[in-house]
Formats: sequence, structure tokens, C-alpha cells
Amino acid sequence: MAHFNQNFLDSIERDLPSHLSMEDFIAYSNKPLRLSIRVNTLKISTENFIDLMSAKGWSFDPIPWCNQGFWVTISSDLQLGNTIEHLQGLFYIQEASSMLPPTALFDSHADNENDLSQFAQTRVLDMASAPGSKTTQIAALMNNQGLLVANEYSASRVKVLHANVARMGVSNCALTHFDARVFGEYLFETFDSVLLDAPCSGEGTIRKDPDALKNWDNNDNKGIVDTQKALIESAFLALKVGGCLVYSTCALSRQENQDVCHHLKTAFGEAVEFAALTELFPDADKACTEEGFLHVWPQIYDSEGFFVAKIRKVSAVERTLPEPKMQKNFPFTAAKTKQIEELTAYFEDSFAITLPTDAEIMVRDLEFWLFPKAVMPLIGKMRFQRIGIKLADALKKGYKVRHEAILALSSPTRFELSDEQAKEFLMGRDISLVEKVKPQGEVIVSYASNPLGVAKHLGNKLKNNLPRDLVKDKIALYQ
Ligand SMILES: C[S@@+](CC[C@H](N)C(=O)[O-])C[C@H]1O[C@@H](n2cnc3c(N)ncnc32)[C@H](O)[C@@H]1O
Repeated sequence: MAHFNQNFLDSIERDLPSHLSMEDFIAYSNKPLRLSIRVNTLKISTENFIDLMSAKGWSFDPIPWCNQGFWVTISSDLQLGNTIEHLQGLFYIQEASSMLPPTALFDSHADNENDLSQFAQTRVLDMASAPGSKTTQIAALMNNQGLLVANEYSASRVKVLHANVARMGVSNCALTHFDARVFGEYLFETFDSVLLDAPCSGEGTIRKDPDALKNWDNNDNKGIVDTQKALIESAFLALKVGGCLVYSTCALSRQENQDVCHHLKTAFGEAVEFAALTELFPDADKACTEEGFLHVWPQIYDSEGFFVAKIRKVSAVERTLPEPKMQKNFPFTAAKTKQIEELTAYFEDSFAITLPTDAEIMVRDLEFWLFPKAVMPLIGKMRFQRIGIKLADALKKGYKVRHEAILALSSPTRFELSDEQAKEFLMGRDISLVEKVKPQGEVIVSYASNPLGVAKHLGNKLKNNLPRDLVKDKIALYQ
């Protein structure tokens, strides 16, 4: 049962549109949330995923605003996060309303969904990214093309963000770790699209956390609102003319939502245009404010509360601070032709993986990395935590492939494991082979034809090469 206090209820009553009732708001806030997931199309098509999981007792109900999103009913009490399919990155457990902002950001591209290279030159900024539900959704919408800069202020949450980006096979991402107020200054008018999924008071999440509003006090929000206003200004400055910004929160009050967008309009005047989201999906108008923002109250679509505004930058604005000096000492250099040839041959011969030619192979000491091309002009303008994916380490003789490369780059060859073998592999154990055969060296091991990682085939067993930090104590198996 959700715990509300009277201050909170009074504030909702003030902001709730007249066609919605307080009774429904309270009733839906007390109802458990429907379980929803998003299929990761970087790894599997939606149709194949539905086939795969229907056979395991799942049923699917499409989410109207996300082609890859589904409410699911599951005929077992398995912990979804411990299933092999989750660890393989085939899906992300994501609340339905949280899928709205990326859909709004890319709605003008929806008609060209099959043009897989339409984002090759596109730069997108996700200013407040962790744990990465929207970052990984955006990367999938971009089909790993172009550049996605994913920023997170909290150091511990950057780690979670990176784990999710790697699990989902994202390769077009550069991670940064800043207070996102800096983007307008460091990367002025650089991005075609910006998502600001802002830190907020989280009132919309009451259905997940009944205690979220126990001690709610309107006055506590002042600091958050100041941060939101500073961040939206920074987002707008970092946006190219003609580009769009999506501002979203899981807060319900006007102050953290509409007022923040109006603040931007006051600050930048005619350069700011609110883009109506009335047509984003059938019935979107039920949640639209007079400005065309989506204000999703829990009872409208039986979801968490959410707010989404789309804002277009229609003309140039003055930059507020001078361009910072370029930073030196970037530790990577471009790989030489011979190095590229050798590494390319290693990936081809060992794993039948063709390294993408629309990315840069970079070297740092003995490490080989694959950087998205679109990041190159930004090098030196700000510090990056991690760019693209690490491909391999050079050894005295040959290379050692990295797990994240195997998860991000597709290969037609694999060593298929059974349910029990896949479980053993993810628990970090070696796998004995019944028949002794000729050793095959490094092999990609897979489950249901989707890669799990790399093992060394020694003839009578598979030696486990799963990175230690990915080893699990528990794996949930469907019987
Ligand atoms: C609503 S959560 C983001 C959720 C994320 N977009 C997702 O979909 O998984 C807001 C995030 O903003 C981060 N944050 C807080 N203050 C920030 C700041 N000044 N700059 C950048 N990020 C900030 C928080 O640590 C938190 O991870």
C-alpha cells in the first residue's frame, strides 16, 4: 500500500487535469506495475525473441509507443534478471513509460526504420544516463551507428551504465562522467539530438516503491528544480540548430516539468519551439498538455507516472562561456595499416568476424579498441571515460579477444551449449566435453544461437574465459 502524505495529495489535486480523478490516481498508485521488457534488436529480432520466449511460457502484449516494448506475463516465478537470455542482453527490463523519451527523440526517423545506416553521421547526447535503459534503447534505435555520448555524474552508477552498455552489445557509445552542466560549454552546438532524462523527485515511481512519497515535501524540490533548469540550458546549448531535445522526468509536479520547459523558453526566446507529441502513438493525446507535452499520469495507460517534452532549436543562440582550451595527452593513437591487417585477419580466422570499416581501430599500449568514427572530431574537447569497445589485447604471439567485442560484433560461427552447459559457463566453470576431439583454440560459445562469451576449446573441455566480474552465483533456468 502506497504511503502518501497530505502535502503530496494537495499538490497532485492542484496539478491533475480536470478530466482525471483523484480516486483513480490513488487506486492506480496502489496497483502493482505490469511487468514490461524491451527486446534488444542489436542482438535479436522482435519476432525471433517472441518465438524463443513464447516456447518458455511468456505471453506478450505490445506497448503502443515502442515497437520493441511489451508487457509480459510469465508462467514461472524465475528471477528475470538471472535468466540466460537477460545475461545475453536479449532484453532489458524497463518500465513501459520509460520507453517514451527515446521514441519521442526519434519519431521523425520511424518511417525509415529499415534504413540501417541513416544514423551513420548522427551525434546524440544522453546527459543523465545510468543505469542505461534509455541509452541502450537509443543505441538500438541507431543500430549502433553514429555516436552516442552517454554521461553520468555518479561514479558508482557509471559502472552500472557500462555493464549494461556492454551486456546489450552497444558499440557506438562514448561514456563520460561529468556534472552535465558542462556540455553546453564543452560541446556547444555539437549534437543532432539530446536526451535529458533529468534527476528528479521520482514521484511517478510510487508503484515500484510505496515508500517513495512517505516524507514528500514540496520545499525539498527547490534544489532539484534549479539543477533541472541548469541542465536543460546546457542541453539546449549543446544542441545543433535544427536539432531536437527531449526533456523527461518521472516527477509529476508542474515545477519539475512544464515550468522547466517554460524556463528554457524564457531564457532563449524564439530559438525554442515546443514540438507537439499529440501524434506520437494512438491515444497520445489523452496525456497531452496544452503545450503538446506528454504528462503521463499512472491511470492513463496503467503505467508509472512520466513527463516527456520535445523541444526544437530553431535558430542559433550565443554561447554563454568561451570555448575551453583543447586537452592534450590523449592516450590512444590510430592503429597502423599492418596492425589493422593483422588484427582483422585474427578476427576473421578465429571467429569469422569482419571488423566494421566505418569505425576507427585505435591502440593504447597493447590494447586494441574500436572507436565510432563520429567521436574523432570531439577528441580533446572533453575527457571520455571509455569510447567504443575494446577488441583485444596483443600477446607476445597473437591476440586475446575481449568479451565485450564478442558480444557486440556478430559472428556466424559458434559452439552451441545446452541449458546446463550455458548455466555452468555463466557461473564461471569449465565445461567437460563428452567426446575428446581435436582442440579448436578460442571459440565463441552460444546458447539458443546467441553468443555467451569466449572459451578455449582444449579437446576434452572448454576452458572458461568469462571475465570474473560477470561470473554469477545463480542462474535461473526454465525447466
Ligand atoms: C532519472 S535518472 C536517469 C535514468 C536513465 N536515463 C535511464 O533511463 O536508465 C537521472 C540520473 O541523473 C544522474 N545525475 C544527477 N545529477 C546529475 C548531473 N548534474 N549531471 C548528470 N547526471 C546527473 C543521477 O545520478 C541519475 O543516474
